[in-house]
Amino acid sequence: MKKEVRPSAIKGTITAPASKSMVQRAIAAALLSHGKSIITNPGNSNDCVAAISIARALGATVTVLPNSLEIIGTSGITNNHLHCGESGLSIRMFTPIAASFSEEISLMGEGSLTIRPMATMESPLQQLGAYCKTTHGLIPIVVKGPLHGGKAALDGSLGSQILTGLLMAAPRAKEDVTLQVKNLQSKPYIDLTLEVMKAFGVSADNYNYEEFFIKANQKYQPTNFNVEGDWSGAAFLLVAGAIAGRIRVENITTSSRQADKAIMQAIMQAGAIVNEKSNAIEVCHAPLSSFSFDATDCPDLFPPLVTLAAACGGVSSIRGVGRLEHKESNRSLALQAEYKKMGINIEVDGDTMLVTGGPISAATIDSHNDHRIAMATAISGLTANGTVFIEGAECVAKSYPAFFDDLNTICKLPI
Ligand SMILES: O=C(O)C1=C[C@@H](OP(=O)(O)O)[C@@H](O)[C@H](O)C1
Ligand SMILES: C=C(OP(=O)(O)O)C(=O)O
Repeated sequence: MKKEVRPSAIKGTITAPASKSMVQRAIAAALLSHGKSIITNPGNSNDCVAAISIARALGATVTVLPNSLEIIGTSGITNNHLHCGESGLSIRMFTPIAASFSEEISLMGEGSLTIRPMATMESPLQQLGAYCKTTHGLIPIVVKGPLHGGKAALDGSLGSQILTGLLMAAPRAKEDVTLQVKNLQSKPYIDLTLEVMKAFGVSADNYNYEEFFIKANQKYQPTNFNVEGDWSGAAFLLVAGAIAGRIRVENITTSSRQADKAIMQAIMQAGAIVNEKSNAIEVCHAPLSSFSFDATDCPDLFPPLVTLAAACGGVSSIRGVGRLEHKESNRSLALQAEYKKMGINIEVDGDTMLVTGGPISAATIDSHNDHRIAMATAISGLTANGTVFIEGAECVAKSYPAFFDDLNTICKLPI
């Protein structure tokens, strides 16, 4: 699907979509609980839909209601083949969870997930007594539990998602679990995991993100859980306000544990006017100058940060490029290629991306089937000298299906 974005000032209010990070965790926790959980504001992202299908296969009864999910926890597996769509979190979180059941289960996916690395999942699960085999480091993955427990060491340098899965599965092990983690990246996502686990009545002790201790025989408790608005999707809207007018984004708060609330620091450093309200953020355009930001622990912010940097005077620097290779696209290369078409020079120096702000040229963009590339370039289109076309725009459904509809409601032509 091709979408077009015409140069436009923006003005208006948008409710942030549901956090797909949070809803996938909540679905997993509800699956593992004995009884009925209600999850409100689940959204309808593709990643949420994938998690629902996995929970059903693992034996949960999931009823999709207008703005909630009713989930009755598992009473036994109904399908040994789990389809994870394109969700990196779902496959990495549900692999350890599947390995806590005693039947053989396979996990697969599609699109970008077919080339994302899975190898580091094998060793920690084997150390905990389960069987886990990837296909030469990729999907499909086959697991067979149960999880016995004990000690497992893992490398967190590629990201936090496997640790999230191990933490969520560990309370189901027969014995206590100790997880020793080296070089953990994306730490705030682990805070989110621990928060959701706590809401469902289980806990893990965190020793400086290097060691986690999870007591055996803890039971997930059914819960009524509200999913927060998504800071990752909201980041694009807030940047739109900073570069092209004014916006109010509702259903987000800075008290959240979501990593991507850090977008606020970059927007303020660039010079936009920011007002924090209760449960909403307002951003208004002002002359913008270059900023410097470390996105190592919030890698999903790179695309909206590049959108912001492209609209700032001077050269902005964003650290953490190494975290971008294995997302839905190789995001560093995709950002360089697509922003070049719009006249913006991006250079990479080691782990740092240097973005030289300047006028945005009309262009036809390839989304690389990456929702964050589609959304970042669409927002840049607001300040272009002509229409920006986004090819493959349907990929926004992975996290924010209503993105283009929402954008339309706030465009007030001409800029
Ligand atoms: O746990 C999560 O919800 C996520 C963790 C991050 O991945 P890494 O931990 O691999 O960096 C992030 O990029 C991804 O979009 C969602
Ligand atoms: C990388 C992402 O998600 P996941 O890893 O869960 O597919 C993302 O949403 O940008």
